[in-house]
Amino acid sequence: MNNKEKLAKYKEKVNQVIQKMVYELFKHQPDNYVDWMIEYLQLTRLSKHSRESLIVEYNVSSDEEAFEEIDQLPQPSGNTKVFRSSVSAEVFGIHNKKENFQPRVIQKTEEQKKQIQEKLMKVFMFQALGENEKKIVVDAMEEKHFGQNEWVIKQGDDGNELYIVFSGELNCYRKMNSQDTEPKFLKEYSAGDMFGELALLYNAPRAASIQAKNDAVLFALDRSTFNNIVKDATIKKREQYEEVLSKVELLQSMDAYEKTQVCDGLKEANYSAGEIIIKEGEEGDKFYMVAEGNLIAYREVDGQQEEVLRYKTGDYFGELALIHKVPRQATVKAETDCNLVYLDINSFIRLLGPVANILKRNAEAYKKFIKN
Ligand SMILES: Nc1ncnc2c1ncn2[C@@H]1O[C@@H]2COP(=O)(O)O[C@H]2[C@H]1O
Repeated sequence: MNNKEKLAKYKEKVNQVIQKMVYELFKHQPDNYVDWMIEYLQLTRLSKHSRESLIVEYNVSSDEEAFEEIDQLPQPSGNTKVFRSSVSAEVFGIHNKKENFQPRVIQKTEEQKKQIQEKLMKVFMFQALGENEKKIVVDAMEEKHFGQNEWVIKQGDDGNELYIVFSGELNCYRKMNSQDTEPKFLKEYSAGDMFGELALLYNAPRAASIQAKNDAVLFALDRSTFNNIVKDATIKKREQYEEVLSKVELLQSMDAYEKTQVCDGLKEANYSAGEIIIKEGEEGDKFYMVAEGNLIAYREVDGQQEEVLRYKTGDYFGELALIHKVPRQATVKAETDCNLVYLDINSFIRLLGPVANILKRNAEAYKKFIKN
């Protein structure tokens, strides 16, 4: 490569970085933009997640689209506050420093601790914690009460806590883009649900608003404990499975947030070529997606194995038994070494609600396989 070509290559690379930085700069509109840019460049390693939160915020699906939207963004004014982050410190990780971590301990009765622990174990993020880590999290939780119609979280605000619902119901609303005057209702939360994690995970402003429908009791976990105990593992898991899920066509109608919830609930299983994953006639309690590999489904017909389907990367199987509450309708065997991810039945029901109709419609296609 001659010098001219080298220069062109560098220009191209630098332009990409600068374009992204200018977009972020426009979004955050810091007072001291030089300091902000220095910090941005130092921390571009974190930018995957910053960009992810940006995508959630503007509801666009890729960086390219985000850049196209620059022209359409509202001009800076007071009323854009909802869609702006407050200060660069919040965005670029100053809150994430791990040194000198002193977990807070909020006094509780043994009964309270037990109740928090029970709820905690329903939240995917906390399920893999060791006993000691669980104890730290339970100790750090603070009970908070909200009256009917009271706002727990307001979209656009800074956030320093996530919440687990102990009792009561809450509604989640979100302005999908900056032009919206009215927020859209997204979902209801009840006992055992968790919300408010995004601001802590991605150091972003609150992405939605949450209001108590009736009197609600919540347990709040502070940013520092979250950062030290749960954050890294959660980000790693989301990063690891994001790509796998992007290949599963079934999930493409889910929004970005719903997919992150699926990531949190996934478990991984590896099989060698020839191994059986599910057996015809057995009870089913898992739904599988193929991260990598090829598999064959076959049925026993008059003592002979009859091939019914083949699966490859991005395909899924195991849903029939869960949807129709029938025994496994076929045996599925790994044809090559396989890397699978799966949801257990409870997670399947909880998380795949948004694609239930697609699952059912697709399942119709092989209704002929279902006995009885
Ligand atoms: N579609 C969604 N996009 C963003 N946040 C959502 C969505 N649905 C639920 N939420 C929750 O609403 C919370 C608002 O505060 P956070 O942004 O900290 O975390 C957010 C999520 O826990």
